[in-house]
Amino acid sequence: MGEAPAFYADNLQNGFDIKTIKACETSISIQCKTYVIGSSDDAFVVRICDQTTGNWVIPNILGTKPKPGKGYSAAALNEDRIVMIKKGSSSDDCIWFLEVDTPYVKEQKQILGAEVVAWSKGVRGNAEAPIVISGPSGVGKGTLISKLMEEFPSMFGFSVSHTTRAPRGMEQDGVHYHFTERAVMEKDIKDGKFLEFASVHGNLYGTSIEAVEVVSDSGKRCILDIDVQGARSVRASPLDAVFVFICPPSMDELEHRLRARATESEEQILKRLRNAKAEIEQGQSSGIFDHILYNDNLEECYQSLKDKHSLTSSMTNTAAPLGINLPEEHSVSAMDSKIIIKGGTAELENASKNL
Ligand SMILES: Nc1nc2c(ncn2[C@@H]2O[C@H](COP(=O)(O)OP(=O)(O)O)[C@@H](O)[C@H]2O)c(=O)[nH]1
Ligand SMILES: Nc1ncnc2c1ncn2[C@@H]1O[C@H](COP(=O)(O)OP(=O)(O)O)[C@@H](O)[C@H]1O
Repeated sequence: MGEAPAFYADNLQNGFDIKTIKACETSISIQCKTYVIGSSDDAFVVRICDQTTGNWVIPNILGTKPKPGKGYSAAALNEDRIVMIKKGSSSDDCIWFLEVDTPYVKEQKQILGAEVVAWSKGVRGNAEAPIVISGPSGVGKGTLISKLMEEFPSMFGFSVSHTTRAPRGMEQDGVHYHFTERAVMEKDIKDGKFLEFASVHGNLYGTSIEAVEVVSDSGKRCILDIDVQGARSVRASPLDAVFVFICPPSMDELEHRLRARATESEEQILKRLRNAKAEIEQGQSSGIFDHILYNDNLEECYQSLKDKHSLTSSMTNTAAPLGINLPEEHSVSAMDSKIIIKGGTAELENASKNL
């Protein structure tokens, strides 16, 4: 259980020099490690004490960090993460998780050969539903997905599709696509291994059931980059997903992006542009998509994808409270899968009920 304010850095034992941190800190023990989370002027800092050796480590911190603040409480959840609740913050900034031993963090520890923790932002509502992203070739789907995965590495995982098209220069088998022979893919489709498949721009593309399972088994939210036909199939399947269609600001701009990307032959570019018109029409009028975004300015579209029109709003219960105004005197604890905030004010009781 963590209390806010907890204790000051100067109170820490074990000879670890963290006196430079001015603001208060809170500490949480999970298994044989104590995680000390402190807020300096410009960031949250994390230190780990191994209780068996008494050694302190500064971990690699992945994910987007919460903005620093002084009022916050923390509690251990499921032995693999710490939930942190920030005082007086907006609803999309009040709950954060510091993952300390989740499958993602374990994997990163192995890759980096070092201690790792990862921040992820808490969301309320349907945070598990996969996200289907569709749009014409060159509109920026891949760019937006990369940004999302970069900012929230522990939250989102990409469903790696199969395709019969040839790899582009930088594309890696098993990372961007599973590049495969048509005969093999056709057999696997017959054998029921695919959730959906479609013929797009003259090649076969499909999402295997395994591709989606790999992501959900890792505890992440699955992102699918698939065409409109594929989106229609997923819509008709039992998979509950959020559907986002990305439109270009104009056909001229789409052509410009496709040519500037310089990954396709002239013949392929013309084919993709021809197909784009029908895709945009279907994307806008088929009723398949929950959200239609225009990718004119990349940053604005990315922001919309995250916040306003699609991901967070579809994940957020609109009846949820606007932030949680935690007073200085309160405590947070976790029991089963409930987070309990104790404080005493009516406002706090309401906030706690809504959590
Ligand atoms: N139905 C379906 N479409 C896919 C799948 N993977 C990719 N696509 C779509 O296939 C189209 C072509 O993809 P790609 O060759 O990578 O070119 P890009 O659109 O220019 O990035 C895009 O519309 C993708 O969304 C899949 O697994 N299933
Ligand atoms: N908003 C934007 N403004 C300008 N260029 C963009 C924008 N979004 C993406 N791009 C560029 O357009 C090209 C196509 O984007 P990409 O993500 O590959 O599209 P898709 O995956 O939909 O085929 C890339 O070179 C990318 O850098």
